[in-house]
Amino acid sequence: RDPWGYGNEDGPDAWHKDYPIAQGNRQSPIDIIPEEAVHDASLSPIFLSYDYCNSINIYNNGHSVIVEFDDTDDRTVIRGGPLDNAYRLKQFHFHWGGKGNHGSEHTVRGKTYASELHLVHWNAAKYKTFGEAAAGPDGLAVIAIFLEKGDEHRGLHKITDAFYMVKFKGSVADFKGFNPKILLPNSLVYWTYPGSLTTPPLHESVTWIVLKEPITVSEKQMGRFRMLLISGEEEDDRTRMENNFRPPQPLKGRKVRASSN
Ligand SMILES: COc1ccc(CNS(=O)(=O)c2ccc(S(N)(=O)=O)s2)cc1
Ligand SMILES: [Zn+2]
Repeated sequence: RDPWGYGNEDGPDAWHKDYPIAQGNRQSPIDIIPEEAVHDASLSPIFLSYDYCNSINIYNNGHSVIVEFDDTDDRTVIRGGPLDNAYRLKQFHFHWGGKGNHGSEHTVRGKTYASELHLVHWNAAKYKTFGEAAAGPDGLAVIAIFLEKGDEHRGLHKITDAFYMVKFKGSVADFKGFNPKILLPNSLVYWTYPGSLTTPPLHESVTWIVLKEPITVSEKQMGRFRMLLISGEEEDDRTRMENNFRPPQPLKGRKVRASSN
């Protein structure tokens, strides 16, 4: 398969050539219009059981920077909300822009944020492996958290301080003991809708849970994201990793539901 990316030739508008599902009926991200979201009182709060959470490593796959977790048991799960059972945390990663306040994938009435954090969970109660879950209609649940430009976020420091170890595509480093609970905003009020992975293979397997309240990130911290490269160490070019976001996709009649707490 042709390598995909976010450039002019290999970017989101070209992905459908290798991944026809890109033009499917439940693609992500979307523009969320709060007034049109259906307020569903039956939507329970989401519960994050992240207490025994332990990160393993941090790596640069040339598209984003990813922190991976041990998902061999149910120690780190989310449940409740739109989910029928517990989903295990597999990894989290980010999408961000260049200068300014664009860079998020989901938008709210057209408003973009400087970055968006995705906490990727899979339905281990129903699927044997992550790969199988990623291809199933109810296989994944991703919590999206907006990062708004503002004061620096103390919880993010540990992550941005580790970026020098994974500057190049394909680099990986130990990153143990990080608990993403410290990246959560005060409120877990959310929007939820059925969607897809926002990068190839674009599987339509994601129940999206988008938190309404953003966390803040400073310009200095965003600068650390933009020192990451999409190029490998052995390559001559040094291309910065930035603007790694897919634009909003057609809603195609989907309902976005809003939680009350
Ligand atoms: C079976 O082969 C596979 C299965 C799954 C993947 C994608 N990898 S992944 O699931 O971590 C994600 C990609 C994009 C994500 S986003 N931005 O929507 O949160 S999550 C690759 C190969
Ligand atoms: Zn993502």
